[in-house]
Amino acid sequence: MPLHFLKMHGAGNDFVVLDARTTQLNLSAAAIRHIADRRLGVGCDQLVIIEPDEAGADAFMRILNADGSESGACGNATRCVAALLAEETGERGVTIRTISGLLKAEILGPGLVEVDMGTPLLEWGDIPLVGPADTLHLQLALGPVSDPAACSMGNPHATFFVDGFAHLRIELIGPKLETHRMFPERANIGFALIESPSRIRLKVWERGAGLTLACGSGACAALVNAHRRGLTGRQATVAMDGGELLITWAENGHVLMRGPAETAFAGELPDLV
Ligand SMILES: N[C@@H](CCC[C@H](N)C(=O)O)C(=O)O
Repeated sequence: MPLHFLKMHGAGNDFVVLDARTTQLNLSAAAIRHIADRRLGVGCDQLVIIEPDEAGADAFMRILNADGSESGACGNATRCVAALLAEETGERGVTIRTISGLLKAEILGPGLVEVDMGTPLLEWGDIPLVGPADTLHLQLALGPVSDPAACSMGNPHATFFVDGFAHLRIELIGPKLETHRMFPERANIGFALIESPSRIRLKVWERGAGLTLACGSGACAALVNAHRRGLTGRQATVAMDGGELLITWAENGHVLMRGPAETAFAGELPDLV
């Protein structure tokens, strides 16, 4: 049976979205990699599967990286799925469960969504790191980058603060940092340039997907880590190659992420399962 899909993106971070609320889907890692392949398949950074949620959220969202691995968080996909679910229910508020927990989203206008990404985890064991460490200053250096800060936004992130991007060969250092022994579950690696206390330029080498045009959880991690270092206030615009997100680390500890959610096209996959 061909499988209906939507191609969506949030600030250029792109997704193949499948609806498995009425039919169960068991995609192998090889099938996920094939769908995500930009030459042989549809092409995407993540494959997102909407599943029923037994515990009362509007839906469960499964997040699968282009390499077939699973993640607990994807900020940009959460906005996309929230926009889809809100269209169905006609409600502004949407709740979505992931393997990392429950997220609340609110539709602010056409194609504009805010998600409460929950509270960042700052302890080494929660990120996780390989052993006890100061998560504000990791003893990690590679080529021109050093001294990142780490946190979990439901998935592991390390943020390096940089002076510019011209001298960075992210395609070379990204995979080495992602798979560094310090990160037993690998990590998403952000490179953040602080332009002002309320503006960050960010590039993210994503775990399981490589260099993407934007990373929502990476933008949240960059703001959290920048604020912990005293480099920004609690709110900043995070500008990435594919677009901008407004990130707020609220006084109650929750991180709010506001940004676009768009549908590019719809299509059908041949039977790959
Ligand atoms: N694109 C995402 C993050 C997707 C998952 C990540 N690559 C991981 O493995 O944790 C976002 O917008 O947050």
